[in-house]
Amino acid sequence: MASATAAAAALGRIASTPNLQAVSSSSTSSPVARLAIGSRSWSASPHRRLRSIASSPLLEVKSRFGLGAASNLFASENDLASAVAAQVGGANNGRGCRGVVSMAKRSVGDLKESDLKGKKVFVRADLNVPLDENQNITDDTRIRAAVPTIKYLISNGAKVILTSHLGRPKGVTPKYSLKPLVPRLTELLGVNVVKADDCIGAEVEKAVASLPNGGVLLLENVRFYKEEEKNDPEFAKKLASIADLYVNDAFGTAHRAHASTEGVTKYLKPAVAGFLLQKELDYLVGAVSNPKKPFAAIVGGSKVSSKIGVIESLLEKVDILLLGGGMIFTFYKAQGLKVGSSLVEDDKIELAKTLMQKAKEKGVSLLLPTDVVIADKFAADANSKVVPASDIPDGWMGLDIGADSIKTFSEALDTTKTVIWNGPMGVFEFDKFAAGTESIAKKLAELSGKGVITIIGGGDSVAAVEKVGVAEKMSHISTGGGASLELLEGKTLPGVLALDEAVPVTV
Ligand SMILES: Nc1ncnc2c1ncn2[C@@H]1O[C@H](COP(=O)(O)OP(=O)(O)OP(=O)(O)O)[C@@H](O)[C@H]1O
Ligand SMILES: O=C(O)[C@H](O)COP(=O)(O)O
Repeated sequence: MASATAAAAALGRIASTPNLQAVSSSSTSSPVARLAIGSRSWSASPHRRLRSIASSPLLEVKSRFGLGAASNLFASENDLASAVAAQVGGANNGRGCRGVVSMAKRSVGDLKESDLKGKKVFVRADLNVPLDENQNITDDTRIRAAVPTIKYLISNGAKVILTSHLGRPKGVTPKYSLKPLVPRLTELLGVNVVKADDCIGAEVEKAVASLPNGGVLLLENVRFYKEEEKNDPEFAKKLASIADLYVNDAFGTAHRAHASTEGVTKYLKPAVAGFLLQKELDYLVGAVSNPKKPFAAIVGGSKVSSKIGVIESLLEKVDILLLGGGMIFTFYKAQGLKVGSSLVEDDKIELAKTLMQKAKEKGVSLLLPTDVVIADKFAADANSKVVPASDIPDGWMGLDIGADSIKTFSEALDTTKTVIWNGPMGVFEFDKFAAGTESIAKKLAELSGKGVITIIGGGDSVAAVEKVGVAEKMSHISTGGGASLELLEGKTLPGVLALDEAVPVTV
């Protein structure tokens, strides 16, 4: 939770940055960052230069990182810079200022009181938080992360119509109602959040009509309508009909082309990015595309198959790749080692070989754990012991990386300036097999304190970092699971592409 507070504070500062879209007209020989930006977002550009690169999915932008208090982003040409770069000098979160890059999307920070006062703003957030069996929120990170944008809007006199999904309901499902979120939202925002029982229709229209300036209306789970996930244009039109403009701050859902993330942008203008969305892009696209080197990635989790895209994409960028989690056994088997009853994807053995070969060709130092903690069953109370990776007996399964591997990984990480982590090193849900994951979390916290940029890519690694209590030390903790993976794979996110382009400002 402390991490979310820090993030919120940082975002709050971004919110108060007077000119988020200011760009430098200087040129520099700094390294080149590659921002994945789809052609669609460029097609309406007034700049001839931009139109000429519209067909390229990748746009090169020169940038530099971590250069102290006034880290800037410089583009190779002034007109290009005007459209794609953002200087976010106020984004110092107290752990050392980091240079950040924004996709060329218009920001909510561009909208001033004159644009917002009395306006009905449709805000899509990702409030998909975990609830226990008693409907208590067990992790409010995503709610906290949505606060800076909403606060900015209400402090500028807007009427906020807040929308989200929760879970994957099939039709109206009471346990997926957004109602349990109201008290926490009210507390965090400091205004009385009103809840509607639907997300479209007469009742919602009435609630919107009685919303005061600075008021917040939370709509019911937008996925109670199947039309949401189908991106049904009529449904999107209905959602849009109650508002004047659109803010997308739902980074966690930006990889979904749904009615409330993509469809509504066709009917609401301006359609701009919220502060959370921007910050996620700044780190996951900016810092990863143009890292301070040496740059290391730690990839874990259960399966190779779910991380192929990420590993392939990161192999193009990193100097060091550390692998852990259940996927390592497929790599061991590819090397001809015995893996006992460990998790293996036999159909990915050839792929593992290819990835190891590719790492070699690219000069990437790919490190696999040299020892593993094995168990006689997949259970919290299993018998366990540590063995060399080459010596896993039959009937035993590897559930964590061993102490030697932790040491080797830590030493490799000591040489880095940027680290991105996605996926746990072992079955950290069982205490007996949590040491690898927790040691990596602590190591990254220590490195953050020494100025290394540390980015945690969402999902279980975030849970591990929270569990160890070091979340607030990290440079960036993503609120997106699937969305952060897709970004790391170099994919473009439909929820981002659909937003208005940044308005060029030359300084
Ligand atoms: N050696 C192992 N054997 C089996 N399962 C493992 C092993 N190591 C880690 N896991 C499991 O992998 C799971 C996480 O894998 P996953 O691929 O979902 O990672 P993630 O990317 O962090 O999660 P998400 O997809 O939610 O972002 C954890 O539940 C963990 O218990
Ligand atoms: O939790 C998430 O990753 C997001 O809220 C998206 O949810 P989804 O995978 O159900 O679309």
